[in-house]
Amino acid sequence: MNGTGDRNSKRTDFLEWQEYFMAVAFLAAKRSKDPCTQVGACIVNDDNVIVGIGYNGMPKGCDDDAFSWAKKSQNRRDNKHLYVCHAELNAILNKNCSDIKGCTIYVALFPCNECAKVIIQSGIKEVVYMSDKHAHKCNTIASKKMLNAANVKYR
Ligand SMILES: O=c1ccn([C@H]2C[C@H](O)[C@@H](COP(=O)(O)O)O2)c(=O)[nH]1
Ligand SMILES: [Zn+2]
Repeated sequence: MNGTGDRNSKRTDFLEWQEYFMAVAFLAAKRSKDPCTQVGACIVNDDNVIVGIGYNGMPKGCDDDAFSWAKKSQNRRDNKHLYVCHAELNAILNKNCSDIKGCTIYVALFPCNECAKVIIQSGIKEVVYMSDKHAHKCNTIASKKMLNAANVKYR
């Protein structure tokens, strides 16, 4: 609706682009099987076209019923962090165009250092994030150090 009930004029309560892309990232996160942290990512080009979507999950062929989702298992080889592909990596690998240089990535959670490397190498120029709850951790500090050096903006 347009907020006034007037059906002859444009709706005014539509989603703005940024809200829309972040909502797509959050929708993608709902596909994640991770019991603790679900992350989604949405890559957008200069024409406001979505060119890649991803969420955190086990690599292809790695049965997500067979691989452990534990964070602190007795057996350290069962730690999910050894196996899970991060949302940003999947979104970049899932791109539906040849080149994502200059694109923006919308993410639910500030990208870790490993994702920052892939973001930088892919040519993405901006990161829009919702949560920075791990800001104090070394991997987030390293991530920001690399993004700053590579002139990738984040907000
Ligand atoms: O940049 C990131 C960082 C983390 N993830 C994923 C990887 C894991 O599935 C979870 C983190 O698990 P915790 O239970 O919070 O340790 O989030 C990601 O996709 N992108
Ligand atoms: Zn990551």
